[in-house]
Amino acid sequence: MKSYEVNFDGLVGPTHNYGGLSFGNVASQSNSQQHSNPKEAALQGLQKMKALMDMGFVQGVLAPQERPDVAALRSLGFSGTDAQVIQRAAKDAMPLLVASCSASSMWVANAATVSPSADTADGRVHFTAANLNCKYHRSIEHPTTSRVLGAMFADAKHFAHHAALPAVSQFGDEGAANHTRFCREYGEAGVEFFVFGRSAFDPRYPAPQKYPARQTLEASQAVARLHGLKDDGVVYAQQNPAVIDAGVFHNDVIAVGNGEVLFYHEDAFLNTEQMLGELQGKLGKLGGNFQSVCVPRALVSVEDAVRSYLFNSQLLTRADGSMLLIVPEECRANERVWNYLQGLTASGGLIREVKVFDLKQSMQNGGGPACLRLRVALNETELAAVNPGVIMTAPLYDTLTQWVNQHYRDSLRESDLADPQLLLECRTALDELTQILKLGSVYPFQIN
Ligand SMILES: N=C(N)NCCC[C@H](NC(=O)CCC(=O)O)C(=O)O
Repeated sequence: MKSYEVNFDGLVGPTHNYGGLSFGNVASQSNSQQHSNPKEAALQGLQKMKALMDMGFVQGVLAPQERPDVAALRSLGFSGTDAQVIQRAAKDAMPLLVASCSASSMWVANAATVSPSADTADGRVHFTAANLNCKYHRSIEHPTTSRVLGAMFADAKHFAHHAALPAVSQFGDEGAANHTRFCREYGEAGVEFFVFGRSAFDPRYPAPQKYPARQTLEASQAVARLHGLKDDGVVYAQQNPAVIDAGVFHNDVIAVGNGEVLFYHEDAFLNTEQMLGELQGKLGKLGGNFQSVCVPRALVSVEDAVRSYLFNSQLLTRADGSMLLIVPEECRANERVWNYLQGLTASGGLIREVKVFDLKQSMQNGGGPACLRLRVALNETELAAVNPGVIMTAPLYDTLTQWVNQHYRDSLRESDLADPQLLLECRTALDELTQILKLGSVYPFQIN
């Protein structure tokens, strides 16, 4: 049976702003308080989705969340009408209002971890929503994420959904940003590669000193258990704590994998040789031929990797089996990275082509091409069971572009977040969106 890797991209929400909310994420910290352009951000994301669809890839779309999250503010003690809740938060606790307004759900690589049916004990596709426990503004995403994923992948015969792990840092889980899967064909059993930043319960593992390690080993192990993965089909590896301290807050900022290939930076992992051997051995047992492409620090430093987001690229398999790398403009702007990429595609290896996208609005908050997508490997039957409303088509692209142009502002500053009108605009837009994407009622304002 035919199988596909479907990329579901996060649609940027109407409150996209630069809140400086993510300690350890260099771009978020350095662009704090800049004015944002939500309309441009959403259109840049849609253009990437359309381009991938036009190249022949199956592309999906994942809806944004209701922001400001008035219910979250209420749970922190702000009361009154919705407008009063927002105004009281603005007056007494602006950072909490900013956090409750973040459009961070756009980075859907952090929405969930997904295991395809070929890997799981019950033969269903498994999803575990990520608790995103490390940052308050992200920790409030998972209840709506679960409802949206449930509306997209509703058929219990094919899809199994798990609630987020316990909401404590010991089970800090950032979803697919720290998870890659290696396989021969998307529909065949593969090796799931979980990368963690620290262990919560075993002090023998080192940890970063400056910035938080968001993903724990114990969270990754829990997800693998929930999904019913076999030991033979799982490899765990630790991120190099030094690169976390250099701004690599998720593994997808320093490595990306697809098919049988891992593309990674020399400094990305601890115990790299042992890890590569294990990947080779386990994929080999499944009949696969694991290959790795290491980018040496002498050619691209960790700092250049963090600045350009070279590894936050999408590595995609084309119809002829060769691979294509989708990178952000920032890679072209960095001479060393761009030279490296020219050499890579000219070398006659598997990665033959590089395509560049302007995702500046998202990049300024630390979100590149790979952050914006959640990969779901599906066979033909499973793809047919996905809610068709969320699969990108030319008419859907046109409708969503019009929808963005109609509802989104082209400038947003921190002071605008206190405007209760923004909440109404967001709800009006999202109510229409759930009809466009045929999601039913998924937002707090629709179900309470
Ligand atoms: N690498 C992946 N997969 N995802 C990128 C997530 C970026 C996100 N930025 C933010 O949440 C910044 C929000 C702000 O500062 O306004 C984060 O740090 O969690």
